[in-house]
Amino acid sequence: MNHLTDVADAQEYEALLQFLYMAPVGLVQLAADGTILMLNPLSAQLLLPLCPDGALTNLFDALAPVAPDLRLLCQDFAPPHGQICDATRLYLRADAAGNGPQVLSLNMLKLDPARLMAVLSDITQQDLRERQLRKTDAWLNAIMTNITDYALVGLDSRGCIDTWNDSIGRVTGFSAAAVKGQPYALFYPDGATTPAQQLERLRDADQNGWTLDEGWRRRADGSQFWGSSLISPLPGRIGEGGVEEAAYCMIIRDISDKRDISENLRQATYCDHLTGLANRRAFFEAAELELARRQQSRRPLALLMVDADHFKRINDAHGHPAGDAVLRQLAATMLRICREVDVVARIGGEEFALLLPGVDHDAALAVAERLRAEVAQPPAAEQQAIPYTVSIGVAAMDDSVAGIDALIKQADQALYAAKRHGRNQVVGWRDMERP
Ligand SMILES: Nc1nc2c(ncn2[C@@H]2O[C@H](COP(=O)(O)OP(=O)(O)OP(=O)(O)O)[C@@H](O)[C@H]2O)c(=O)[nH]1
Repeated sequence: MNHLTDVADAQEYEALLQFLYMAPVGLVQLAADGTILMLNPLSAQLLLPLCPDGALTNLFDALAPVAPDLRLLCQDFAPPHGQICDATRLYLRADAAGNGPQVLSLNMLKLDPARLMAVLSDITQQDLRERQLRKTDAWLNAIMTNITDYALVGLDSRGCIDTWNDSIGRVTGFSAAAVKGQPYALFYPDGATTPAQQLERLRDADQNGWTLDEGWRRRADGSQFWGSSLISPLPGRIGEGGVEEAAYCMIIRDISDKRDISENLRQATYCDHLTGLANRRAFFEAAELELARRQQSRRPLALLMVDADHFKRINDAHGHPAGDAVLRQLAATMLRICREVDVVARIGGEEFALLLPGVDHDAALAVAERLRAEVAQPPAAEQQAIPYTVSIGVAAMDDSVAGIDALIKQADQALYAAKRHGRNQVVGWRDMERP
């Protein structure tokens, strides 16, 4: 019987040794005075930097340089057993090359009045990450409290503002109560962006890691500044019902200065000098961008080609400068009728193109008709000396249209039909008679 008990004890002891050997933490069993009774290989490895001569007989002595109070702490621990300390950090001296463990976590347990157990783990990397995070936090805090031209905005998965900080107040003048829960379009002038575009930008940020746009931004008092808005996704977080929700960080920057410098260059590259509208190049770049967006969202897109009627006669009758004034006035009328998101461009002498995102063929016909009517019979405030009319061709993007050139061709055909049928009218490519 005794023999059997001995065998069981031996097996249990063997299992304990196995466990000590395999344990992913350093385990040291010691007497109440610190004498080491048993330790596993990992603890020997972790404690090595503290015992350059390799002598490891007393844990309190070994840890004295980094935990001078440990001996006292253990001696003063009155209960017969229990936890003496939990996750105490021990900062070891790293060797010159910075190799080996540099930060240990120590848990000290009292097993009984005569025996203690130390549990050691190498938390060098964790400590490093925590210090980096604290540093980043300090940087961010410094940035957020000192910058005057950046607003840092937290957005939820729908693009609504869910955090407010001082920088938002400083840059935009909005209070927390005014912004929380509002779509981020709050910072854009009325009509400068649509809900569909806002969602598209979030998807863009999801796919590409970030998305950036420049344009007019709005302050709480209604004044505007030229700003850039960068949106980038934040790591997922758990929302209601345990569902992972997307969230975004938006950085609005007041770049009025930068705009002043680059505006001349931009004007020269993208603006039509006579009317101030987008030029041909700007139109094609914007159109390609809109087509790429449409590929993702399948939202409608319409094009109006607008041409002044018998414009040569105006030039001939009133002179070239008067003709120029008519073109400028036509540009102003188009801008008045269009939304901020529309692209209004002069793509030829007296030929203009209007790209209307989110607008289908029927709605585009209505916009075109309104423009035609306002040119033919301007409101009293817009009356001008030389009466004139325009013809307009309308086309809308669908899956049968190969690209922007094909769309322009359709709108052009509709425009020529309008000219053929007597001018001062609107023709939609979808409705026109084709051979
Ligand atoms: N004043 C002015 N005229 C321009 C400008 N660019 C082109 N034109 C004139 O626009 C006129 C266009 O004439 P046409 O292409 O024959 O067309 P139209 O007289 O408008 O006749 P329809 O388009 O058939 O109704 C020409 O006389 C050009 O000189 C410009 O920047 N300023």
